[in-house]
Amino acid sequence: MSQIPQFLVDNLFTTSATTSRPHITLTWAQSLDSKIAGPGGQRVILSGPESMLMTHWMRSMHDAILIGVNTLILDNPRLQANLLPPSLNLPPPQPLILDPKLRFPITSRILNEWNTKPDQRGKTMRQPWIICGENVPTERVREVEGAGARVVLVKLDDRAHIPPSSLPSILTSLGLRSVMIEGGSRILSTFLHCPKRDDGSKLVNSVVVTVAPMFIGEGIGVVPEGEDVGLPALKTVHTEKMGKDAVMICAVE
Ligand SMILES: NC(=O)c1ccc[n+]([C@@H]2O[C@H](COP(=O)([O-])OP(=O)(O)OC[C@H]3O[C@@H](n4cnc5c(N)ncnc54)[C@H](O)[C@@H]3O)[C@@H](O)[C@H]2O)c1
Ligand SMILES: Nc1nc(=O)c(N)c(NC[C@H](O)[C@H](O)[C@H](O)COP(=O)(O)O)[nH]1
Repeated sequence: MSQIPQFLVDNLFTTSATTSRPHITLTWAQSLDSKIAGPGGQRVILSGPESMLMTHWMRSMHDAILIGVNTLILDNPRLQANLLPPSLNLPPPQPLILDPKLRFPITSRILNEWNTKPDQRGKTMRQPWIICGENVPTERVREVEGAGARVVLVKLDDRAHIPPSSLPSILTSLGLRSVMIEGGSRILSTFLHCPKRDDGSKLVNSVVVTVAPMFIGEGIGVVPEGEDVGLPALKTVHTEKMGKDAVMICAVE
């Protein structure tokens, strides 16, 4: 697959085509028993080579990739589109971490690679941007910025979370027109449970799910236990078989 999958081109951004508001895609890979990771959050490779490559194409189609700080801590991901041919010179997506208390480990791979591969800056990677609460102590902000990341301070909600409804305006203020939210479970849950943006429009434009034909058993669910009520209705826009996996693109009703 040396070219962007046509079904993504045809179906991903159609759900926001008539608006200039930032496009929000929620995406994850799950087992048949609706798990996204193993016991204790252990990473499980669910996607086969074809759907993993598709995920990297999807990363390159968005201005930014967003994850929660637990996923950063547990998976230590790279958040790049490194499976795509470098000869395409595609602009790398902007990594965003939702991290209310600024727990961001300065030893993380995304920051280490940013610091140790200056020749790749802007080519395959961008500086990690960490979105945290405006009440985080200044010394801690200085420490993380001194280590090389950018810290963006925002107002938290009454649960001390970054309010999902305010993400679009945060994106706009950062010059980002689209985001692919990759998880984990808590982040997926709060975005699925929040129907509207601060301006009253629909929050999530597309949901893209890779379903792998396997069972995990004990593990981390798509949403945390007890949060599987009040989830929105989805409408299937497209289903594609990719290797052993099925990929569904849905719109939130
Ligand atoms: N299979 C997949 O596609 C996939 C993708 C990503 C992560 N994962 C798995 O998910 C697990 C981590 O999930 P998790 O739920 O523990 O953590 P998470 O990655 O969802 O991060 C949760 C943290 O994000 C912060 N946060 C900021 N704003 C928030 C908001 N509005 N709502 C909720 N939290 C907010 C809080 O500090 C919270 O503790 C890991 O095991 C990882 O392997 C799987
Ligand atoms: N599409 C997908 N299939 C999987 O089987 C799986 N486990 C994840 N999990 C997403 C999670 O965010 C991981 O942390 C990144 O997939 C790490 O990959 P990178 O180093 O960023 O390329 N995502």
